[in-house]
Amino acid sequence: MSGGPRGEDETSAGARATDESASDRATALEIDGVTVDFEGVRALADVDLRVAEGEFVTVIGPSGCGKTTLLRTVGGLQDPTAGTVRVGDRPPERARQDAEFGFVFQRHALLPWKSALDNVVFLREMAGKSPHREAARDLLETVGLSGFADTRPAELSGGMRQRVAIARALHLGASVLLMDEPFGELDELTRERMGVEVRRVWRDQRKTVLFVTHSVPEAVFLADRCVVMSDHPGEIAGVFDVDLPRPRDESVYGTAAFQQQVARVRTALHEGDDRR
Ligand SMILES: Nc1ncnc2c1ncn2[C@@H]1O[C@H](COP(=O)(O)OP(=O)(O)OP(=O)(O)O)[C@@H](O)[C@H]1O
Repeated sequence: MSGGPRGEDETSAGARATDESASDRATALEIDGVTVDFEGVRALADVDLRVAEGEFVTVIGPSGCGKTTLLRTVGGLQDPTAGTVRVGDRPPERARQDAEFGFVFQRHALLPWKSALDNVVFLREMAGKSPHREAARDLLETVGLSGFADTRPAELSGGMRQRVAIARALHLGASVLLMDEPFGELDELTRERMGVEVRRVWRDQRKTVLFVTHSVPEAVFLADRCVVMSDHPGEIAGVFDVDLPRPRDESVYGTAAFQQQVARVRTALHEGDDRR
């Protein structure tokens, strides 16, 4: 990552976020009694969650507990069987049409015939926005790919392709980022650096983020709040405020406060597991 990892900007959005608690802010996402059934499988059962504007919420839970289904339902890609989702004052399908969402899924869907840079600007062009190619180049640098703007996806590693997908979602300028294990293919060091970068961009751009991960340390490091889910059916087992210093950089991983928060979330995950 060129220039090395940077922490969040303490002077601007960082200071605002510490002054203003999430409960004072407008609601960005309202998930109310959402149940999703697939043939014979209840993927989500009566899920309630409110996410404030500019809040970073992580979601963790065992495989198959409905995390992806939750993200898809919020993003208007899956209809709930019961309950409602509101994105600000709109239903999710409408918010999706208005390009309010930046999606980063486990499998990036890059266009193989386009360069990394052209992939980053593509969604903006599709949404009828100006491409802002220089800003796209800056984002490629942010995700550690400054020398790869003209490279096609086939010549990039899986982790590098995923970083292009992250830059593309950030570049769209959407107000809500829905991220489904976006760092899953990255090595641990890159993962931690990307976590710092995503938090920095989030603070600069005041995004609302719903971020699914399998990694407890990642769920804690990134979050304002961490949602722990249990499975069969997928339910919210607990929601934890993450009380860690802001700005947050890699040094947080070594602190006792961080280890305590990780232990709390891990315990909640195991309690959910024991109920099975
Ligand atoms: N399109 C579908 N048709 C039928 N069943 C589905 C469909 N999508 C998901 N499911 C089922 O719903 C449940 C929740 O799946 P989901 O992918 O949301 O879980 P997850 O927590 O994201 O899993 P993982 O961590 O492994 O990615 C699972 O039992 C899954 O098999």
